[in-house]
Amino acid sequence: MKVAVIGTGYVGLTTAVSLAVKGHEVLGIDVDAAKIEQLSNGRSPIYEPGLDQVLLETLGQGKIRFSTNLVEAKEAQVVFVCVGTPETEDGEADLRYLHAALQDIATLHNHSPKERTLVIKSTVPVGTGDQAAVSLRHCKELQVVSNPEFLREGCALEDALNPSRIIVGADSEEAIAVMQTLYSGLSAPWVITTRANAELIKYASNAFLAARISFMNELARLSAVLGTDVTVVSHGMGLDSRIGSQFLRAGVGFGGSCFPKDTIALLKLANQHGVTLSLLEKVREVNASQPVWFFNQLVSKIPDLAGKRIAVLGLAFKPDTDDIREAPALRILAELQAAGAVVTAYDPIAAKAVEALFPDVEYVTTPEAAFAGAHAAVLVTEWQACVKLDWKLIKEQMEQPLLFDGRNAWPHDELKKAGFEYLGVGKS
Ligand SMILES: NC(=O)c1ccc[n+]([C@@H]2O[C@H](COP(=O)([O-])OP(=O)(O)OC[C@H]3O[C@@H](n4cnc5c(N)ncnc54)[C@H](O)[C@@H]3O)[C@@H](O)[C@H]2O)c1
Ligand SMILES: O=c1ccn([C@@H]2O[C@H](COP(=O)(O)OP(=O)(O)O[C@H]3O[C@H](CO)[C@@H](O)[C@H](O)[C@H]3O)[C@@H](O)[C@H]2O)c(=O)[nH]1
Repeated sequence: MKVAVIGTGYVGLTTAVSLAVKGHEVLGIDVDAAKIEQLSNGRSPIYEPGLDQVLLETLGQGKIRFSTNLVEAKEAQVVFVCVGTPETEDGEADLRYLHAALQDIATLHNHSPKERTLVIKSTVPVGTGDQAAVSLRHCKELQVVSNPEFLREGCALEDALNPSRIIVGADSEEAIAVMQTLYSGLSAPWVITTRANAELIKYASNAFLAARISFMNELARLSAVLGTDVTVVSHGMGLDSRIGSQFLRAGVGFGGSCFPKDTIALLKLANQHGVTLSLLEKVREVNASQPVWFFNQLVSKIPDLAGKRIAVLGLAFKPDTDDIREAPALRILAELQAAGAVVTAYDPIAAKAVEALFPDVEYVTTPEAAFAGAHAAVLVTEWQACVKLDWKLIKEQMEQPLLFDGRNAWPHDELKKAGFEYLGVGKS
């Protein structure tokens, strides 16, 4: 099919490339001309494993191209909207990019009318798809579908090509048939429902996953006091198939461009309808205090951090991404700086973006270099490069062999045997 994708960020670019892999003819659209030029030259503006190679392949096959001008999409049978829906100052979803994209689609459709399906993939509040259908009702032959995305950064391409489920909110058989043709190469369970249900499935999924993490983070705080090991506890819990083992890892809190903004957007949406989601409020509260709780663990061992050299390993909000949106590392760096620590940080990909926010931190190009002369080291993001280390060499290099494992990812037993003092999150 001929497909246009508006917005070539983490979701849009991944969607565009994976549709091209499945044989569709794809046009990626973005308002950012520099991004479009880079993409047209076969370079991905974001770091996402495997994406560069597939982008080059599909460009080479003539399956994908990029432009700043949606008018070039006049042949498109399907137009995806994948623009950002960030948080407004009030915490609601900011729909201004979505509205601009809808306006562009209306213009395109008026100039080049044809049977066309508009697919909203951006995460949007319940009711947005229905409102779009009403505001675009003058565009005859245009169907509006809600098709939320569940990919994770760091494995976006893999997730897009092997989705856990395909959720389609639509109100016509024709639109459902278009989606079935579009995704015919994908094997996943389908849920065909209303647009509103589809929109709520997206927010509810993220909120539920965030709740599991906050639950485990509070349990880790309890474990720290009881002397129990939260990683063993979560393993034991996860073996119950009713619970499952995923998203039970305690850590320094969830970050990224989705859980933080989607949980507040859901709270705001509920409030607007007179409903208080008190559990979700707590989930966010626990998450906001988790990096501070972790930092206080460090302070309990080094009460005066002024002038102390602290190594920070990992800065991105999770491994295998360059994304630092709402990364817990930013909060930890701020606390360390306020306490007067001398910070040396390492991240394989995200250091440059963090440097713009924290220019006084020293950024090094190998993980080992971060440990040199350190009074303590802190693991914030469990990149393989930050976890698989030569601990013998590191012990020799550190001023004091004190480790704070914010992801319970360093080899606890080995480190203790080697003479390190180790403190994890609910694990000591
Ligand atoms: N990042 C994720 O892992 C993820 C996963 C699932 C869903 N989502 C949702 O998908 C949406 C996009 O997220 P993202 O992380 O890809 O955002 P992003 O910020 O990486 O990308 C958005 C892109 O849209 C472009 N854009 C903005 N307005 C435009 C317009 N009018 N016309 C054309 N391009 C325009 C921007 O220049 C940018 O390149 C959000 O609603 C998000 O909540 C994100
Ligand atoms: O057990 C866990 C799992 C995750 N995290 C943290 O939670 C955050 C989010 O991680 P993850 O969900 O893997 O990354 P995202 O790319 O933000 O993906 C989430 O948000 C996307 C955007 O909505 C959805 O599409 C995905 O399904 C959903 O997993 C990160 O800071 C992780 O470190 C934990 O602390 N403990």
